[in-house]
Amino acid sequence: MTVAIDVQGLGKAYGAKIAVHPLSLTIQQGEIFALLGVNGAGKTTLINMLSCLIKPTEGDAFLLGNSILSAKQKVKERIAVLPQETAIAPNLSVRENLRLMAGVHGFHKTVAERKVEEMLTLFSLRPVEKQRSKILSGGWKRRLSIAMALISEPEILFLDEPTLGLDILARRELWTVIQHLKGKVTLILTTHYLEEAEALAHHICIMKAGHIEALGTAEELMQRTGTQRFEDAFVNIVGGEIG
Ligand SMILES: Nc1ncnc2c1ncn2[C@@H]1O[C@H](COP(=O)(O)OP(=O)(O)OP(=O)(O)O)[C@@H](O)[C@H]1O
Repeated sequence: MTVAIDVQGLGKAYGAKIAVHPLSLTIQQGEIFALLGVNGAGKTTLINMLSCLIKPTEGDAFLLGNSILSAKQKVKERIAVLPQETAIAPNLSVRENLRLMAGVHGFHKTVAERKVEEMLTLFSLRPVEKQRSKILSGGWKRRLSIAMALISEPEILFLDEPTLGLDILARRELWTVIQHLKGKVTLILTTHYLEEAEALAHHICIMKAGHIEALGTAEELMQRTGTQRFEDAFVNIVGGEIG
């Protein structure tokens, strides 16, 4: 197995407030890694540091061997971030949005068209390809934004709460999309839905107050806490507070 992300004593403080205490972990290439925790646990801060959006105050992290401090540009070229707010142009169609994104990444017209076709197929977007994006449902929008994030062929993709606000059917459909990416791209996702982490992730990291409280497979975390259900393991680990 090859390491995709190697976090070494990475921490972030805002003055006296420590958002993330120095922590270390490794994430293997091609795995789905879930970050769980109650509100304010430090998940977004950690993701933002790894994706070079904010600067750490301690430590370093290496993404595909590149430091987020000294090789920021190289890191940025190999990752993509799906923010909670999407980057979809509302008046453009699904196809046009994909084409636009391919243009942003500087692909030549023929390559861009091939990529658009690939994404339409991979994400089963053909039924809605001509629709204006603003009239798409939340689930389709989220699916399109993942396709847009993947058009640059990133090796690491960060998904911050990818299914937030979606109904159960749309969420399940998106799970299928995410499952198809297993092994092809390293995926780091934050979520508040425990069943989502359990269903999708190889490894789950549970954070609390800026610390890693537990890290392992869902099975391991249940075994460790002597529980039968992942939800009980989570409650046991974070001490009864659910965010
Ligand atoms: N710019 C900032 N200035 C000061 N404190 C901050 C700043 N950003 C985050 N924090 C604090 O750092 C802590 C971690 O926040 P973070 O957003 O990373 O948590 P989270 O686990 O992503 O929470 P949520 O699930 O609510 O998104 C919180 O206590 C938050 O108030």
